[in-house]
Amino acid sequence: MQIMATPFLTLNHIAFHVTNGAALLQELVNKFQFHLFAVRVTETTRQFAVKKGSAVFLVNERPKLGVATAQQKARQEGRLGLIQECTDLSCIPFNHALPIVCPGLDLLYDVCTSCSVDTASNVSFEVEDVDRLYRRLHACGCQILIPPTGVKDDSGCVIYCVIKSIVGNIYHTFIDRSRYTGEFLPGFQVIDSPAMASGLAEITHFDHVTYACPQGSSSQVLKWYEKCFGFQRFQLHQEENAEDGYIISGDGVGLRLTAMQYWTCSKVALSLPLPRKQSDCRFVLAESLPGQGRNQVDTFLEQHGGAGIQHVALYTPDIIAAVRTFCCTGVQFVTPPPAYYTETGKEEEIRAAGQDPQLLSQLGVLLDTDVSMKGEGRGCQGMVERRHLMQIFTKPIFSEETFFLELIQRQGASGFGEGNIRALWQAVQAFIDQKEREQSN
Ligand SMILES: O=C(O)Cc1cc(O)ccc1O
Ligand SMILES: [Fe+2]
Repeated sequence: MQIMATPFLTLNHIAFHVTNGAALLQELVNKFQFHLFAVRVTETTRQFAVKKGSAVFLVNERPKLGVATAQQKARQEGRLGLIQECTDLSCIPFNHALPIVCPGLDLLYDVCTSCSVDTASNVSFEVEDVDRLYRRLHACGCQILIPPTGVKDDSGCVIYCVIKSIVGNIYHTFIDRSRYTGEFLPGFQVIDSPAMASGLAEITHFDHVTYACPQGSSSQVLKWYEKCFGFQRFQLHQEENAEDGYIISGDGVGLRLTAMQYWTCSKVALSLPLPRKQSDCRFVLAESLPGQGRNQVDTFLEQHGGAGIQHVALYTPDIIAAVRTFCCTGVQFVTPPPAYYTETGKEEEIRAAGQDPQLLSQLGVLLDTDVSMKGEGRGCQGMVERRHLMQIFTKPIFSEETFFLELIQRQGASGFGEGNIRALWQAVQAFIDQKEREQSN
């Protein structure tokens, strides 16, 4: 059997499909302080690109029903591809020099999914050779939604293709941008919105993306990503088992986590281990364990209409400053169980990490410690090494109990800690249970 080369991937953006693009845009810009930098508005489609550090979200607005029909009609009449001038830009929350002129009518770099609820559904990568990857994916039996397609504007051209993953409504767009000098992608108008003062709530990159998966599906998903994109298994915790993943159960928690990561050019060229680059984002598969009652993973699957992206973790070098800022801008976070901060040894653990236990508890930020032996077996005396990890989850971003964001700050720890996973699970569960109680009253 021919061994296929691993494609070199870099994360480009994560895309949403929503009914009201302006509402999500406002949330990302006004609350999370993302910077709106590129827009594409046609008669039928609105696409907004926002960024903070290297984390880029693309907000795709689902065409309204009547508009979708107009689009079909335009296609039949051969009008698609005409230049459309767009004047209705009231959705963009800034003053800027427009009008924008957008080629074509259709959504670019993505496909309209059948998913009827708001969703984050596309993880898009930059690749070196879309055509070669396309042939490889085709040979692997992948469902190709858009074969290699070129788009150009004054700053050059890109080639992209879109494929469907085997997980729910998750798609991947692969883009070769090597012949493009513009800020984002052809077809988008780069806009000059006032740069937000990002100082206090710095986000540098996407740390990980977590998929909510049906029970028993994780190993198949992992195999698919290994086979198609050369992803590698990544160990989240020392106690993780190669077969079963990392299982956290008891005290109302019933979760199985498995993680995977992709290869970037530098890792392949120099061979691992290398420090993580800011573009290296990991993927976590979360499934519930059998035999438990209602739980957040199954609630996601129900309300989302199947598997999908449950959350995206944004990396911040200063989680305290970020949470303080985001609380003022109106971001809502789930509340950890109060007992978390009073557990035996927690206060000392927080102090040993150089943090203030009272402040962490006030803000609802969780801190875990990864303890390992350093230098053992190399002729020198073993030394205990403590690495820390701080996390917090937002409440769901849409009206369903589905997608949310996470803030994460790592101080040496590269995986996840059990204490945090339990507390995060319990915090999300308490929020869902409370909401359900309110709705049934
Ligand atoms: O953070 C993660 O990626 C995994 C995760 C998922 C979940 O539903 C609850 C807690 C948790 O840590
Ligand atoms: Fe997470």
